[in-house]
Amino acid sequence: MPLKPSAYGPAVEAFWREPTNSLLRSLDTERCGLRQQEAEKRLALIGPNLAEPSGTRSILQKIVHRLVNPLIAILIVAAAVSGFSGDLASFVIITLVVGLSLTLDIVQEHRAEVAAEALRRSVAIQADVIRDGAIVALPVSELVPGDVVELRTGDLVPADGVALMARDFQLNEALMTGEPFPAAKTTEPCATNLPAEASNTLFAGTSVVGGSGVMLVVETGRRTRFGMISAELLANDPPSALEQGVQKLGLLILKLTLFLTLFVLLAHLVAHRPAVESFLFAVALAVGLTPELLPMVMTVTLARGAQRMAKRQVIVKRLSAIHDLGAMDTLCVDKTGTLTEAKITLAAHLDPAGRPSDRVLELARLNSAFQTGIHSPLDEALLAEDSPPGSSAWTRLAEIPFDYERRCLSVLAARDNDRFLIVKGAPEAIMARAVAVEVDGLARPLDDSHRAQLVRLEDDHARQGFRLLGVAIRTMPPDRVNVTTEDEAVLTVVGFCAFADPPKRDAADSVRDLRARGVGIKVLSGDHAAVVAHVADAVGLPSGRILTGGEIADLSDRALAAQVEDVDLFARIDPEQKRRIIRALRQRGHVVGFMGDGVNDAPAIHAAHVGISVAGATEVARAAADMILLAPDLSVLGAGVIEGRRTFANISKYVRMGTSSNFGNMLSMALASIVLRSCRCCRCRSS
Ligand SMILES: Nc1ncnc2c1ncn2[C@@H]1O[C@H](COP(=O)(O)OP(=O)(O)OP(=O)(O)O)[C@@H](O)[C@H]1O
Ligand SMILES: [Mg+2]
Repeated sequence: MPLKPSAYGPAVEAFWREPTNSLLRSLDTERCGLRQQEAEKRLALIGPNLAEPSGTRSILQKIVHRLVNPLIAILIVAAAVSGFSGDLASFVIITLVVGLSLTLDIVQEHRAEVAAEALRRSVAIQADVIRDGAIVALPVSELVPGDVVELRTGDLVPADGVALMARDFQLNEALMTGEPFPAAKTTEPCATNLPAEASNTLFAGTSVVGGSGVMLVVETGRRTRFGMISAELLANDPPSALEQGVQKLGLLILKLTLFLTLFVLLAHLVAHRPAVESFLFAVALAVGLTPELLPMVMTVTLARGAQRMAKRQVIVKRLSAIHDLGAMDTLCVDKTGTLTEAKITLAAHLDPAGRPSDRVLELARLNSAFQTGIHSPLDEALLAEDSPPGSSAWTRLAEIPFDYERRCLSVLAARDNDRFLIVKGAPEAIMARAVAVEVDGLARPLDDSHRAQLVRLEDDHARQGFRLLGVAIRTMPPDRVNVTTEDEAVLTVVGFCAFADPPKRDAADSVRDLRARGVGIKVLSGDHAAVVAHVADAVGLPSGRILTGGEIADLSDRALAAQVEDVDLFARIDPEQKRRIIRALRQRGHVVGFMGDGVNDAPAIHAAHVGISVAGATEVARAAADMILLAPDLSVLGAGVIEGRRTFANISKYVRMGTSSNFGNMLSMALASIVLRSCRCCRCRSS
């Protein structure tokens, strides 16, 4: 295959087809990674591993960016006209004013950027890289082709590359392929030309949802597939509400200026004044009208806002998000970890008849202990229980990681010569895959009366706010060493685990505070409707109408947009539906915030005007967020809204004060120039 040199040189297009050893050779690296010195050399040569072009522009770019601003453009035209017409004094003065304003602006922006960058760095995503033979945690921006990186569940894949080691390695590639189910990764090179089919390839921006692996970095930065997409996305990124407002204001001032200048010019010409002098006067008026310090006022005010938020333990990754937070009128939140403490405890383990059962605990705990995927608080609650006697006789063989479509998690486990698939998950997901139920140690067919009994058991617990997980088992052939989602069928329900998850102490106060400030709250949860209603009740949200994922699946985007206004609680919704709800709200003209912590929340965080995440969230959620709360304290949201509004108020104060007084002054100057001159002429003529 012809090699296509990358910026670094040795990497190849369709690199997944290369045998691993030849790829290692062409990247001039080894399985034990690069030497630090060599990595630094490569970093200097090819630049940082950033998918988006670096947020900080060069000085020249900054100047050009400002020159295209209509407000500055007016001044430059004025300077040019003065210069050409020989009015040197005006030319020098205007050029000086523009130069001073630009310098001040750029210096202030630079300072603000340095401060914001330091804050951003404190929440930067890191990768475990092997350098000089040892594992070090480095910011992903420092990765170079040839690096060897260790990946675990919940990690974001930091660059494009191939798997050198894979252990039940499952990736969510929805970002690349739109496929919500996890894709299993192996170390074997593939013959395919299509990246989506390359089972040994890991793409930047996808996330690990199960198992672990080691990756060889082949392409970094904008040469990754994600880098190419994100450059495109960035180009098509709609301007934020603040940017739109400032653009509109600039155009309005431009129109006013044109109008006033033309008006004055015309009036002067009608009065037979010298044309050049009149024109210069009109241009001077235009200069007086422009609020030339606006760009600087905006950057500095937003940066100050970010620093004040940092004191409250909120890291602002995108400055204009502060304004969006102030403008936000709807905040959507995930339930666990945002409204609740996420300190989940196991409250009961019951057989299908509702009696305490140690077998249920033993199987559920084995499932949690053997899975290597994302450790949810539910798994942690199970692992916090003492392991029942006999657990040590089990060994782990394989697993099917949890995903939000199936809503269940399976492990293949062996005891003596027997193999079992142990499944736990949302009760509906378990029952949909079950054909039998274990009663007093005996498997019975899962008939309608048993189903009704199980549903009643779940509803009773959910109404009291307990989350329920179903537990089921299936005997597998003794030679089975691997399992797929197709094996999650003909299960036997063993029972349920009930979990308690109390609401955060300050949740009710924060919800009241936000609502008093005109911010409506909606809960978007993957949990059972009755549990969502219970938590909503506890934090003081109306728990009236609930829309479920099943119902949303049948709604078109337009029908959903018509419903989202009146519904505050959404239950059993999957990640894509979370995003659809955010989009529907945006379409209805709302400024929407979304706060969440899981892999499943990332699409919605991204889709919202203000994406908010928390310190303990998964990398994927933190990477998608505009703001990260470092303290588990919801009251900062109310404070953030005030901060956003104050920032906006400061900017509009400057604009209003600046433009209204400028406009008043210039208008009176214009009128005076016409009227006074006319009077003088009259007097001259009469004398
Ligand atoms: N580790 C797990 N093992 C088995 N089932 C799980 C696991 N984690 C979650 N589930 C099931 O999937 C459902 C949805 O997951 P989860 O509650 O995390 O979604 P969510 O949208 O983040 O909800 P929340 O609003 O509560 O944070 C859960 O109610 C539970 O039934
Ligand atoms: Mg969650």
